[in-house]
Amino acid sequence: MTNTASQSLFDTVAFIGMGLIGSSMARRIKRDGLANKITCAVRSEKTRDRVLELGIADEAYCDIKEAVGDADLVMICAPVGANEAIGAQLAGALKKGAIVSDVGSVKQSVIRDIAPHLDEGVHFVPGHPLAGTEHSGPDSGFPELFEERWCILTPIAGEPESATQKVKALWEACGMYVECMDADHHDRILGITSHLPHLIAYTIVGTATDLEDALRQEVIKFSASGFRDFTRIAASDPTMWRDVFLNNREAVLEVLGRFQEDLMALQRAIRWGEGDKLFDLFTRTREIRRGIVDAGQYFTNFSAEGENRQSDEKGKKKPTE
Ligand SMILES: NC(=O)c1ccc[n+]([C@@H]2O[C@H](COP(=O)([O-])OP(=O)(O)OC[C@H]3O[C@@H](n4cnc5c(N)ncnc54)[C@H](O)[C@@H]3O)[C@@H](O)[C@H]2O)c1
Ligand SMILES: O=C(O)C(=O)C[C@]1(C(=O)O)C=C[C@@H](O)C=C1
Repeated sequence: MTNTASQSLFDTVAFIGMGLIGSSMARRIKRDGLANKITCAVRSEKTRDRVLELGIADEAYCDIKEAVGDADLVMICAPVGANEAIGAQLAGALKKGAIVSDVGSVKQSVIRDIAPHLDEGVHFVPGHPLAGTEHSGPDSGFPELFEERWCILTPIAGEPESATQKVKALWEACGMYVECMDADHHDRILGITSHLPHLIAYTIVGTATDLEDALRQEVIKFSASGFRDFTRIAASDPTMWRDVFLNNREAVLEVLGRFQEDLMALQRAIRWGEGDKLFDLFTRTREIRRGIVDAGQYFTNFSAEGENRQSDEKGKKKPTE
């Protein structure tokens, strides 16, 4: 989806956290004129100066209350473990009618940590753009990050539909397809599609680096695309991922249990030379990948450095639901 609109959807958007996701969104908003003003709260003077130098915010503060006072939309773009402290800063700081949203990779914990702090008349629309890279910080963002990817919103019962629609319109203007679901459903799905793969990548690369020195050097030297792909994922931000696992504990532990059972079954098949079992599984998984590709879903390829984004399919169309 290529956004051609250059219509302002909000007057002032305030970001809390200007890393990969916050700065990508800010760049997109600036590029396409989706808001009249961008403010942000960052933690250090160094980052504040950098954000202003990059021109991705009109005003930058080290104090959350200062950044959000005039905002029509507040986008929380910090690691989910910071939400409780951020929520406390939002209490009494927002104008009536303001919308608070977020981009956190876990949704039940975000609702738990933010919602109790918000004043009456402030609306909360939790969200999660399913797009990212292994890079972090304000320099790593780019405005095309969200193009043709899914964004999940997990609206809260009792909040006005109009608030959800406004946040939806912003993500669509950023190039995303938007779907709404319950927060616990989101956390279970992402536990499988995103959190487990990251845990596996961290484990594999950890296992390889625990090898004795000589072997480790050779693993690094001769790593071909399979291992290299895992190292990209395993280079993802440690704070962000620590917080994801601690805040989606139940869903991750459940899927991890199933994964361990399946891994044991494979281990057994290898030990007993049960080639048919291995062949059948690998055939099934290949079909799944092909089915997704045929349905027009997207896989985003990154270079070894994770910088070049391109779809490995031609003739893009909207993913089927
Ligand atoms: N990286 C991804 O692939 C990805 C994709 C989708 C969603 N997310 C989610 O987006 C959020 C941000 O991730 P990111 O990749 O942009 O991370 P990042 O590390 O690039 O940026 C996070 C920013 O938050 C700031 N921050 C940290 N603690 C803070 C606090 N207590 N108060 C204010 N600011 C604070 C950091 O200084 C940094 O600027 C996370 O919740 C993550 O789960 C990440
Ligand atoms: O491509 C990557 O680097 C990502 O890991 C992006 C990814 C994912 O798992 O797909 C990571 C975490 C997010 O919450 C959403 C997207």
